[in-house]
Amino acid sequence: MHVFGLTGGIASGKSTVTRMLRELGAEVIDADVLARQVVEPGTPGLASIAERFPGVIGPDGRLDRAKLAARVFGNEAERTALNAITHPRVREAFLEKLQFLEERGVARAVYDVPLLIEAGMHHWLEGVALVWVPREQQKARLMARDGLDEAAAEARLASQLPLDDKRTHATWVIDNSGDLAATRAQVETVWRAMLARG
Ligand SMILES: CC(C)(COP(=O)(O)OP(=O)(O)OC[C@H]1O[C@@H](n2cnc3c(N)ncnc32)[C@H](O)[C@@H]1O)[C@@H](O)C(=O)NCCC(=O)NCCS
Ligand SMILES: Nc1ncnc2c1ncn2[C@@H]1O[C@H](COP(=O)(O)OP(=O)(O)OP(=O)(O)O)[C@@H](O)[C@H]1O
Repeated sequence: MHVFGLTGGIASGKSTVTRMLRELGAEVIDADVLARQVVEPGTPGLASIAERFPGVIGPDGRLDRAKLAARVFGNEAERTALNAITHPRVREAFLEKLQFLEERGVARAVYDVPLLIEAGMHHWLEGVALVWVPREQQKARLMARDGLDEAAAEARLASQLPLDDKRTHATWVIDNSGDLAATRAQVETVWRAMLARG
């Protein structure tokens, strides 16, 4: 199985690119989805979070994501503690998903992870596509999409490596600063390159 990476930063356009890749027939595994599954009610992941971060479970027994976000974005120690709970579980869920796909004869998969380069995962993937936008545009899209004020948006951006730094680790850069048609044309080129590699 050939495994490629897809990364970017918050609100840089990974979901938009994922949608386009899926339309082209790619199998995309979304780390944000796995990160939600490992903290569903009744999971050991949620129990660990409840213990380490008292008060973040809502009355319905589900994780109050906004409360936890307020605790971890802007506080590196708290974020490291959360990552230590979630990241090994996300990795395990990813490996399970890969095995599932492999058993079904899927030849290649794309793993969409916002923190792929921060986690050093680019070293063991066959190539990494980075969805890049200028920082000001990233902040503007983030504030518009999530209804965040500037301080909250800055706290999230500061929790990740800047996209300009990530560029140096990417095999392919998808510039998502233009319109969707411009992005789609680049996604088609990258997908063809992935097909050519394996
Ligand atoms: C803190 C939480 C509850 C906030 O939830 P919320 O619904 O507001 O955001 P969501 O999960 O949709 O994430 C949105 C984006 O935030 C960024 N982000 C999320 N977690 C982190 C983190 N630990 N460090 C840096 N950036 C992060 C990513 O770019 C992600 O795409 C949630 O993000 C979480 O549980 N994070 C820990 C798991 C994790 O690291 N996920 C990222 C990929 S594995
Ligand atoms: N080329 C584009 N032109 C205009 N708006 C765009 C473009 N690409 C993405 N957007 C918008 O920017 C926002 C962020 O895009 P998207 O949700 O795809 O990012 P993401 O990287 O998946 O974010 P996250 O990881 O935070 O979920 C969305 O509101 C999306 O509709």
